[in-house]
Amino acid sequence: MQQHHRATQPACRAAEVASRPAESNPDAEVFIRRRAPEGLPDQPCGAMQFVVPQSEDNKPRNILEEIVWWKAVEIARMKERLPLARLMMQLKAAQPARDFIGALRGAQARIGKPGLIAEVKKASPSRGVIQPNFDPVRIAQAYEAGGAACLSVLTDAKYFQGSFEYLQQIRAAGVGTPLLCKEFIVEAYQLFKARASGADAVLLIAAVLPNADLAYLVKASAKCSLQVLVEVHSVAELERVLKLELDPERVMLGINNRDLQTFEVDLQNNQRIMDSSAGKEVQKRGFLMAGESGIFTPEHVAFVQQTGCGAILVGESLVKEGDPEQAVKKLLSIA
Ligand SMILES: O=C(O)c1ccccc1NCC(=O)[C@H](O)[C@H](O)COP(=O)(O)O
Repeated sequence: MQQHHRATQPACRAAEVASRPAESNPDAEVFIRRRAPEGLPDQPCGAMQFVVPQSEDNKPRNILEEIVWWKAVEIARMKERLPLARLMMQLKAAQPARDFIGALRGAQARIGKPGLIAEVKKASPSRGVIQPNFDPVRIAQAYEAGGAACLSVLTDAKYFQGSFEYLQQIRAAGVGTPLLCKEFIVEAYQLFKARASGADAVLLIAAVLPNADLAYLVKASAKCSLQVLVEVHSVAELERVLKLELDPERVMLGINNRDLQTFEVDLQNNQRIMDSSAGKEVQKRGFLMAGESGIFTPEHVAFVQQTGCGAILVGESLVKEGDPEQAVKKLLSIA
């Protein structure tokens, strides 16, 4: 049976604006559409499953859209397993959050190099499986022993083979460095899940979230004691984010040098953004800036540092090494 279907979820105006194709919508703040405009192709109905025919426009245009569209399904399933009321009880019982931004600033002051956020990452859409012998706790302990100031833990299951349980396991094993929940956050439920699992900070991606949503999620993060890393990939995104009243004590900014739509990595992007007037404004306002993705060598670290970044976020080059502790020391040139 064929059936026409429209998205039934109510959407705030910002999300509606964002879901229209950017080329016909000059107001759009983000190019990424948050949901399939005509709804999902698979419509479950009891034991049966109906497949709704799709127009080209109803398919994800890139991996970031694909990931974000899948989040709607994933979050709905999470809520079935753990309703919000129960999650809020877990949240109340969570250990106090640690100072993620403070730890990075402290490390930068101590070692004279950008504070390192080392990423616990098994796989990625661009690289496939990066570390087949993946033990999140062992890797986290090694990163900490090597001198990482903070850790980033991928929690996305489908595209990165991550898990919220890794946050819990790393915390339970006594790792002391603050933890970033590396997730594609589109709803407050995910923030609560991150905090209840032991995260101290969350990632919010400007390419996915228009300013109204960013403002709301930053506020909701503060309510549950989470600090925030707002990630941009372009000068335009940074200019937009700067229109928000963000507190540099609770929010840091990151420049992702990987284009999440094409996977292309370009460290020059870091320089371009930091050299722009928005980049200079960010530094004037006292935000801690992180350079992210494609950092493999001490020379890359030095390059990102001279652009004005006080932190770096590094995954692949550390996690693929058999000895992640040595890999951290080598990257930071610690004897
Ligand atoms: O890494 C990917 O393939 C990817 C694809 C789509 C969305 C996000 C993606 N990565 C997230 C990241 O930005 C990186 O995990 C992080 O910056 C570390 O990058 P790297 O050091 O290059 O592993």
